[in-house]
Amino acid sequence: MPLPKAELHLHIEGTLEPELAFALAARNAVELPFENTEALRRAYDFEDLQSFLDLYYSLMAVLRTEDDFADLADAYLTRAAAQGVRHAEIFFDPQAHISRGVSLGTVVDGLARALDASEQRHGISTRLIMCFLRDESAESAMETLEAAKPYLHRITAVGLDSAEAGNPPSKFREVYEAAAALGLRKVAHAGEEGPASYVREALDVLGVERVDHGLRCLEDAELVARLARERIPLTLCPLSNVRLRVIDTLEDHPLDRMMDAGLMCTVNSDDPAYFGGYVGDTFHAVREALSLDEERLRELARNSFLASFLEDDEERRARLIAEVDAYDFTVELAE
Ligand SMILES: Nc1ncnc2[nH]cnc12
Ligand SMILES: [Zn+2]
Repeated sequence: MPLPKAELHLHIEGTLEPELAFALAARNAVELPFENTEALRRAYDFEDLQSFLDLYYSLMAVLRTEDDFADLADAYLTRAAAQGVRHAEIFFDPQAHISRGVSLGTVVDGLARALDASEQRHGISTRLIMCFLRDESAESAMETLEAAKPYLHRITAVGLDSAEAGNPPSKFREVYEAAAALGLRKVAHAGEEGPASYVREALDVLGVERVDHGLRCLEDAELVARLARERIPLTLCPLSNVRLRVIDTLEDHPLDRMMDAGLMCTVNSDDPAYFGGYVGDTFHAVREALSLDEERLRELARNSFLASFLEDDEERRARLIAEVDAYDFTVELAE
């Protein structure tokens, strides 16, 4: 039995495996610019965040109906359950679908169908986080928030993703104020490719509770001290950082040094279909590359539940943390 964990940084569109992409392409009569799944996999050799985003957005062409989104989410939950995920807070990118003529209702109702069955079917509780594309305008983000009003009962938080450099958090101040006024919680990608000052802006201008990535906070010692003091969770994605060349090799990843500095780190998969592993694979990879001991792994798993939006189910949170505390690593090692 794998170590129980929550996944807090997962783009549902980034779980689109090549086999499912081709199956959905056939179902929807969409032509893909790749001959087969191997040819598509060969394209997963990224230079940087933008080169990944180009492929990520273009493959979304196969996602057209409620069934497509339900199948996508259920495929993710099946894989996640096998890797010990017990709670998942799932990002989606509404603007990337609305701009292709797929309505927000189609996306949310499709995802919700899989998510509503998740606890029963997979033992995974879920939340949905609606992300704004930061390389689109603040007006477009505000229109998206407006369009989401009929679905707010399904959405826990707003997030901010896509091309970071040149698109600072402050661009979305009013949108985040409006989201908070609607009762939504707030997270944002910051400090992945963008500078430490974007992490500060995410905290001070947007008022986020969690920072997605946050890696480049390390360039600002005062910011690191503050993040540690205020126990602001960081949702790190080590395999993503290597694939998008933010970090040279996994052995160079600063996760262990960040934990030493008292930062509240979590480990996540980001876009697992593209980056070579789901969250359990990520735990295994960082354990090997950074020689993390069992206490460190337990801390990462505990943090994932502590940093999650499980406030409306504290009983479940406490139960899951107790499972982490009691986890017997010798069982996993014997598998
Ligand atoms: N790693 C990432 N950074 C920014 N936007 C994303 N959208 C999907 N994955 C992303
Ligand atoms: Zn991300």
